[in-house]
Amino acid sequence: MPVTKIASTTFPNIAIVDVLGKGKGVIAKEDISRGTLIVSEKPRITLPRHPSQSTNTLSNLSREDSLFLLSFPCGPDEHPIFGRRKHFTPCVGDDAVGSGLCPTICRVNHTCYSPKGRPNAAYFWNVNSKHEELWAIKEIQAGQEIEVSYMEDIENYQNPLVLLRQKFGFQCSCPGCARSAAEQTESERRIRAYNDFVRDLPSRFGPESPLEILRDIETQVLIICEEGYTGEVGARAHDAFQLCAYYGDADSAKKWEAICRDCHALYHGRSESFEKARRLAAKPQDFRAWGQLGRRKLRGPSKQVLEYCYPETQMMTNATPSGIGSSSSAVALTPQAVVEGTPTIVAPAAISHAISTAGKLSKGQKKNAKAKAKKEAAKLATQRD
Ligand SMILES: C[S@@+](CC[C@H](N)C(=O)[O-])C[C@H]1O[C@@H](n2cnc3c(N)ncnc32)[C@H](O)[C@@H]1O
Repeated sequence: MPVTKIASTTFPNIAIVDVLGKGKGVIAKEDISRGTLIVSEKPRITLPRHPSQSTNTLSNLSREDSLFLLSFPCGPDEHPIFGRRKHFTPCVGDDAVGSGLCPTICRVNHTCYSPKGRPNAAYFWNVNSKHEELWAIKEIQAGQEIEVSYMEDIENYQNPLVLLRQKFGFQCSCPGCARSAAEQTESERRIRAYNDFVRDLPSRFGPESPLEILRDIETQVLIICEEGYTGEVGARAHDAFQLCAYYGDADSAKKWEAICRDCHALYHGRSESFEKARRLAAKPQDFRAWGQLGRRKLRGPSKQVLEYCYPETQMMTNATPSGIGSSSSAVALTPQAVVEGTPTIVAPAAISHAISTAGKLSKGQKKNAKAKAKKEAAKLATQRD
């Protein structure tokens, strides 16, 4: 990634730089662990949700705000002000604010979800603090560009090149878009099948064998992770939790919901959804339809799914999740052992490593490793508070 000029930002571990072919972009100045909150900032300009009101806001910007807006790219055929509306990030889940233009986060460039080019960060609008947040969803190495997907919604999987040109006015050249037409068609087929699976899933609860449904959930989780949509894991783990809860299997339900909880932690820290999942993982009997389909022993996530969700860190060990592509495809979550009983959020690389190697240790060593990891995680949680 050829970089030229460096501009200032108030966040010490990143820099805004000129990136060849993309305008400005954001790079890591130091290694950043998965689950790190990289940036939390108030938008400098916010737009109301309603289009006519947002047009009004844009027409009445102060001189400073206009200059700030004009520092973002715009095509020659686009309106110099309204054409730059695309750079505002949507404040998802907020009825009061529609979208915001942030000094640092809005400099982050796009890469598509794909088996080859995956975002290493994700946006999150924190409704409580009214701050836009940028979370590291993968290990990021010093010097690496920080990239998100502008098309988070998995429904937008078709023709990313056309969509990005229409919505954001650029020709995406990420490794995913550079794949052959045959590879892209195969990915589309798999993602379409996944979307169909998700759509039909609720109607299968009850009429079909729950163990078969769990097997299908696992198959689909692995496929969709291979396609780069690692953010889907939490939602599917929650589906599996619900199924186990319908059958009153507390043990399995807990294990599935722990994955869901850890996904929330990875993508947006200790948010409301994280708390909800944490409570359900601790006490699945609180699920609204607990035991409604009878009592049946099902099962928690398979070893393969767990290895995918809790990999050894890429930077420390370069581990490859068993049989499913390269290590860069791994979803990194907080190891279960670390979070059990604590309201903690993310474990740093060292903790993941300590836990993942615990299987090779004696009983006493395992106990010590867990205690140490728990202590470090609690310390982290306090720091974040
Ligand atoms: C939210 S802004 C990101 C910051 C922007 N690069 C800048 O110079 O301020 C989005 C714009 O960045 C550029 N961009 C983002 N991702 C890109 C990519 N993968 N390839 C080329 N241009 C990209 C496009 O001009 C896009 O409309």
